[in-house]
Amino acid sequence: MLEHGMSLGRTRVKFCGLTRPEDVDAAVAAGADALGFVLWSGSRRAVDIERLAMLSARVPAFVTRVGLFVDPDPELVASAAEHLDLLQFHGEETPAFCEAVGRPWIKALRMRDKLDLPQAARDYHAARALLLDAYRPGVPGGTGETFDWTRIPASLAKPVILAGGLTPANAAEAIASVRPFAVDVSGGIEAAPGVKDAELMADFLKAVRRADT
Ligand SMILES: O=C(O)c1ccccc1N[C@@H]1O[C@H](COP(=O)(O)O)[C@@H](O)[C@H]1O
Repeated sequence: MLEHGMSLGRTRVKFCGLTRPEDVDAAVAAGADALGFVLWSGSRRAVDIERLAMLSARVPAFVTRVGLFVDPDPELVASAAEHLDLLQFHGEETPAFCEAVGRPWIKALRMRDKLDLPQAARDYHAARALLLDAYRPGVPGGTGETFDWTRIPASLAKPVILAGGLTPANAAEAIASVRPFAVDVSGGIEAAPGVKDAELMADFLKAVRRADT
């Protein structure tokens, strides 16, 4: 099984918080590997099931459709799941909750001071990857803030998706420092919350490709 620290072909890229069909098209055209849709109503990037269905239908084969949830009602997950390939749990969901859903999932962990990453990797052993995000009390994610990347161990029992405050300007440095399996960005490719900027998306992908070569 792939672990953090193994040699990787290239850094995968997830763009998150898409709400508009033109942004989905631009993200796919730019070369994103995965697109994220926020199904948490507290977000300024939230989409409902109807909008998710419309956006998801535009995504071609081999681009992963990811649904982002924060401590969701299982009924919401069940109704969204038919439009998704992967679930991203971004709240305080337990391993038992994530596993009970019965679909491929990743777990977001906010890098609070006392977080024990090797232990979390053991606890969430059934996750397809761990997504590491900045910690701001009272905010579940999407803060636009970075964290201290040196806190990520060189090897970990799960693939790492690096998130939190990434932009076209710092993506290459982040990749050189962490060598993650993937990077995830939302605010750093936006003109406004939920409104992506095609040029920033293309610039972000270029920065990642540069870092990989
Ligand atoms: O984007 C949101 O509104 C959001 C809300 C609740 C949890 C997570 C959220 N976004 C995710 O947070 C990280 C980092 O985002 P950013 O690049 O710092 O803006 C990323 O996974 C977003 O998808």
